[in-house]
Amino acid sequence: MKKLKIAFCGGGTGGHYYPAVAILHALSRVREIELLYFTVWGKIDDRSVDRDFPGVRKMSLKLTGLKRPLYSPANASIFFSHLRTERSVKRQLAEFSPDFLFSTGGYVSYPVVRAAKSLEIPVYIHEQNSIVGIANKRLAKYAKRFFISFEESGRDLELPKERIVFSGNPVRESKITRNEVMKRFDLPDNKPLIVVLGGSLGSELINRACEGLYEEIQSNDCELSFLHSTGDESSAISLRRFPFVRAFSYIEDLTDAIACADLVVSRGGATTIAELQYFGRKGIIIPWSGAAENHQFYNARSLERVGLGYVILEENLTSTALRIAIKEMLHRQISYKPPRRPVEIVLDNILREESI
Ligand SMILES: CC(=O)N[C@H]1[C@@H](OP(=O)(O)OP(=O)(O)OC[C@H]2O[C@@H](n3ccc(=O)[nH]c3=O)[C@H](O)[C@@H]2O)O[C@H](CO)[C@@H](O)[C@@H]1O
Repeated sequence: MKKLKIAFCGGGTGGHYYPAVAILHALSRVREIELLYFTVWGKIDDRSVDRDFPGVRKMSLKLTGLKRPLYSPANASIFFSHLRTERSVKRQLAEFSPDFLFSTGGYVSYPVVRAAKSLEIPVYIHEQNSIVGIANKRLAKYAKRFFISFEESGRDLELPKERIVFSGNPVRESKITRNEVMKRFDLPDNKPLIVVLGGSLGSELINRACEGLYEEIQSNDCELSFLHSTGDESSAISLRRFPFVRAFSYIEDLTDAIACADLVVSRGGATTIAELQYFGRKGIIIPWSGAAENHQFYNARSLERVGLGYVILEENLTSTALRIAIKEMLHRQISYKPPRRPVEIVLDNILREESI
């Protein structure tokens, strides 16, 4: 079978990068691939892509996202830097000549998708959130297929129906068992495991509320174990004083722990929500109110609708609110059927469409 040459972009945060990782891992299990990845300089995709895909050809782009409100004067220079970037991306793409470009969004996607389109390279786009982001909305017209993670997101797009595919959000597979996870983090395997995170960047608000909760819990007879990703080293060091908490500034392959957690406490980032749905795990979600068009709130509500979610708004987040939610969620019985594998839907569509 022919070796595939593919270009990818999508990053700046884990929420954009990890769906790309899930698709690429699945694709490389069935086909030999040669990969060109456009990363955001210094961000998670830029730091991780060499480790995740040895031999990748990486092009780091020095970019910033547009400021809100969009008419802010600072956006003029950002706009021109995107145009300059688009020219250099075009040279790279022309030389590499991929079979297709896949974008999982974030501001890096704007110059990359436009450059690909101008070279008539087939473009595929994936949107993780329930509300389609501004870059993806503008780029949608260039996409041969536009994959969405929530059925209702199709309403935001002015595209013929056949170009919109409801796939769900591709999730990285978990590679180890619960016992191995408990061993890896030196946690007792006879207590419920609660995983705490604040998206890929951490959340000070969640860290503070959890610290209050940990203080209230009697450390000696605590019947729970917590694995906490804080987003910064000093919070992690401070939380390590609690014997029932394992705290780290960042945890690679967190899906291994999410897949076997009894409960997850998190922001409403689309990719964490997708991981909870995929593995059928319950979550207490505190949506970040600063997210564009409040999309984290709508992501969180979708988890609540299938019975897996308990939403606490930022203004109501206290250690007491958390304690009540944890008690309720640990006891909640749910019958839930995980969705069909999103990654397969994405790959089936592309491979069929490109006949490759
Ligand atoms: C601040 C910001 O721009 N947030 C956006 C970003 O979310 P952000 O990247 O913050 O959060 P998401 O929940 O979407 O994704 C986080 C990902 O990081 C992983 N993880 C996290 C912590 C850790 O220690 N290890 C680890 O592997 C999680 O398992 C998950 O795969 O992209 C999402 C998807 O477009 C959006 O919904 C969010 O609004």
